[in-house]
Amino acid sequence: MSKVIIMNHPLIQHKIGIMRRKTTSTKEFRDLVSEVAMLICYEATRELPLAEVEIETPLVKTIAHEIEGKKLCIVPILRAGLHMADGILNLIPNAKVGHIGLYRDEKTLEPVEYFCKLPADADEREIFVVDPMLATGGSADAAIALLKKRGITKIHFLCLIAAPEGVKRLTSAHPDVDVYIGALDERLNESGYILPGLGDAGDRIYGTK
Ligand SMILES: O=P(O)(O)OC[C@H]1O[C@H](OP(=O)(O)OP(=O)(O)O)[C@H](O)[C@@H]1O
Ligand SMILES: O=c1cc[nH]c(=O)[nH]1
Ligand SMILES: [Mg+2]
Repeated sequence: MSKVIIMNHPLIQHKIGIMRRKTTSTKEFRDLVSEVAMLICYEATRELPLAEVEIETPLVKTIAHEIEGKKLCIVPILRAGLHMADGILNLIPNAKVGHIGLYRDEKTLEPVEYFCKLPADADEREIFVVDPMLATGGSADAAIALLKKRGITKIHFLCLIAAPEGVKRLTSAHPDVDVYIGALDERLNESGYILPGLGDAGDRIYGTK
């Protein structure tokens, strides 16, 4: 069974509240995507294994703990996931990055794949798939299915806003994947947009509408 973690944290709620406003500028929106991604990453990395290393402080030798950063990989779903990945890289600069290009067909709402480039050793890494929006769940489901086809088994999914419909689809299709959500919204509208949501995340990040 998937763990579904909804981030009930005042900082996250505050920042997502600003993102939802239609008057928020592209620059401010983009900065907030990256900030909220970092805050969610804090929770999503809680159980990462640590390695012991011997170090010297100015006073004595001691054992410190290090994240095995080389074993991690962030996988943004293009386009909108890119800026979440940038934020997370501030926290885990040694992680590798894979890219999966998917867009939602406007009529069928089904994802269409157009790009996939992963590190050669991705199947040995713990993977953090990131996308701001989990709407029908079609894109996240397809991206994770693609990773599993490549032999990847340790997968987490991080999003800023989710609809209940998407959470249901994702957790049913991939019960082995834990899901971290900034805010769980009410529902989808007839065009597959999340309500109240924040509109089209890609367009708001890149100013394309
Ligand atoms: O859960 P779903 O119903 O699949 O919808 C969510 C997807 O829609 C958005 O991407 P979009 O297709 O707009 O592509 P873009 O990032 O290039 O704008 C979003 O970033 C997700 O990838
Ligand atoms: O509300 C939504 C749904 C899908 N994709 C978005 O960017 N926003
Ligand atoms: Mg979009």
